[in-house]
Parts: sequence; structure tokens; C-alpha cells
Amino acid sequence: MAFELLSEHASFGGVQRFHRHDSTEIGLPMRFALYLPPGGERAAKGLLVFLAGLTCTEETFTMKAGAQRKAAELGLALLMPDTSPRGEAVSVLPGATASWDFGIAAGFYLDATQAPWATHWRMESYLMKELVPQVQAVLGLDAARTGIAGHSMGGHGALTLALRHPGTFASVSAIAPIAAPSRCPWGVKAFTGYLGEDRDAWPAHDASALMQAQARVPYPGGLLVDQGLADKFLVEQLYPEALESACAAIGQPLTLRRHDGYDHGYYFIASVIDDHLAHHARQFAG
Ligand SMILES: N[C@@H](CCC(=O)N[C@@H](CS)C(=O)NCC(=O)O)C(=O)O
Repeated sequence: MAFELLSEHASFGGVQRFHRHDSTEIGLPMRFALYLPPGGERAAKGLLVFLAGLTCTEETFTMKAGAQRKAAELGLALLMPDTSPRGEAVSVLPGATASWDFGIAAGFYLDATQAPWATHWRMESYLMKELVPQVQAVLGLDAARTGIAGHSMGGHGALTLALRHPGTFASVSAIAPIAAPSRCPWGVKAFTGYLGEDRDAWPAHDASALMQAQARVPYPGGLLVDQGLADKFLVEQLYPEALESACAAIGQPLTLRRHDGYDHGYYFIASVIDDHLAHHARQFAG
């Protein structure tokens, strides 16, 4: 595997790196960010994959969440992938750049089945078969020390990938996730475009529907979800209550914290990120 190094920056005794690599699954070069705690690759006690939301790149969470301080303290590596394929080959596709909630920067962490997206919009296979295993190999870490988290569209990604790939992650958490995409405008637009109009294909990528369908408790160590109550997307797009009732129905422990006054943005993420890192580190240690 070849990760081209684009830049690196000392950070809290560790190093923040930005990389590019040729992705086989996407069929294009992809960028990602990787934080290594003090001691470097082989010193990391765990890996947290953090998936960002609509309009974001691999830089957004990396630069705005302030997660490196706590990651250094806990000895965690952080992997921040990009949110979709990019570049000339895909920006020419009709609809790829017309809106901020579909196409580029809106990959929804799934493999599209519909033309023209199915060729490159393969974010699930990219993460699960390519990027995460390659980074785990570099760090010498396995599933027992790998967690996944995300914000908004990335919260949807974290929850759905954790439920669709049992045994791949030790822990999962989300901040303001799109918890029931089949019933919100962002999700309906993305699923219609990427998965097609036949709604039978949608529940397999809907966190609340997936949770409801689990035969046994998938994450006995518990899920952590934070949601701001001044989030302008809460009522129309996020549906944390759907995830809450699905977890209750199958007995999945869930800590869903609702925070007065916090909006959808990175000031909220920065306010709760330390708790998310601690949530994952606790489960790696166990
Ligand atoms: N562009 C949208 C907002 C999109 C948005 O809030 N994106 C979230 C994820 S869903 C985000 O993290 N944006 C990047 C940022 O805040 O830096 C709007 O005009 O309302």
C-alpha cells in the first residue's frame, strides 16, 4: 500500500498527517487525514475512524473538532476519510456539483447501485475493504481496538457501517446523526439517487431500521449519541427518537444526550468530542 504524504504537523506530542492514495474501490485518488499519538504508528492503543458530514472534506473534523489533544492523552490514532470521490472525472457527472447535499461531499458512506454513481460512489467498500484495513495494518491494530464515530451524514455512516459489518468495530458513537435517512429529505434524496426509487433497498442503509432488525444486541458496551437541541436540522432531518426507540425495542444500551442551546456545527462537536474519544478508549481497554 502506498500512502503519499501531503503534509505533516506536530500536534500534542504526536503528528497530524494528510495523505493521498490511489483507491482501487473508488477508482480515483482519495485523500484522508491520520493523527498518530505520541510514539507514532506502533504506539497507538486504538484507532477511531471519524466520518464527517455533508460539505466536509478530510480536513474539516481534523481542523475544527480539536480532537488531537484528547487522542494524544488516550493514545488513540484518528482516521478522517474524505466524504466522497472528487476530481474532474466525477465533477462532470450531471448533478455531482449542483447541490451541497448530493454528489461531491455527500457520499453517504454506501456503495451506489444506480448510474452514473455506481462506478465511483463506493464509499462503503472503500472504507471497509480498503482504507480501514490498510490503516489498521500500518498501526498493527485489529477490530478489538478499532471504533467508528461520525457527525450528521457521518453519524449515519458510523451507525450503518457498524451495524452492517458486525465484528469489524469494537465501539460506535455519533454526534447529531441522520438516524432515519429513509424518512428525511437528505436521506430520501441520497437514497433515491444512489440506491434507486425502489424503497426495498433502503432499510439496509438506515440506522434505525437496521437496529430494529437486529436479532441480538449488536453493541453490548453501549452506544453514545449526542444531539444539540438548537440544531436547525433536528426536526426535519435527524430523527434521534427513531434510533432511540429501535435501540429500546431490541435492548441495545444507548446513551442519548440532548444538549440545550447547541446547534449542528463544530462548536458543538468540539464540546462533546472528548467524551466520544473516552467512550471508545474505554471499550478498547475492556
Ligand atoms: N451548507 C449547509 C450546512 C451544511 C452543514 O451544516 N454541514 C455540516 C455537516 S451536515 C458540517 O459539518 N459542515 C461543515 C462545517 O461546519 O465546517 C447550509 O447551508 O445549511
